[in-house]
Amino acid sequence: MTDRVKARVVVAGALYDRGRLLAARRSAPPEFAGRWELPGGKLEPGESPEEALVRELREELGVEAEPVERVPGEWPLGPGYVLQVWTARLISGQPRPLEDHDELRWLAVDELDAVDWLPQDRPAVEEAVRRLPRDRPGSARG
Ligand SMILES: Nc1nc2c([nH]c(=O)n2[C@H]2C[C@H](O)[C@@H](COP(=O)(O)OP(=O)(O)OP(=O)(O)O)O2)c(=O)[nH]1
Repeated sequence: MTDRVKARVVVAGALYDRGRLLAARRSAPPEFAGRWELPGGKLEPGESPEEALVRELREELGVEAEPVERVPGEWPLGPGYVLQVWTARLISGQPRPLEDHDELRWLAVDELDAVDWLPQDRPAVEEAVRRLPRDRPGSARG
């Protein structure tokens, strides 16, 4: 195995709050616009995936979040890229679609099919949801 052929990583967050998962609708590029994904983005040089995730969630959503657990697996995207997912806990702020997205939705586990996910995200979302804490809505504050 050689690093020269290693795919570059796109890191995405399964951000949860009170048993719900945050889904984000892409506004660009045209081939992805209108489809839903887990917020995140590409690693910058020298960044760990966790650092990239914290930065992307801050830039895209205006929130502070903490990576909790790597979701096992890796999902191929376009040529040369793979998607890795971390569950992430919201620490502060209310997510807003500041960059790359035009709508956000908090989905309960039984609402996951309500949005049109990017196809490559579906298996990642399924795997991530198994790892979310099963708080009941209203069982935690803040
Ligand atoms: N963020 C994110 N990107 C995904 C997901 N699924 C998926 O196929 N992608 C694709 C879309 C993009 O081609 C690529 C991520 O690029 P991005 O545009 O979000 O990354 P970025 O914020 O670092 O932006 P840039 O440097 O390209 O401007 O991965 C996903 O769940 N989250």
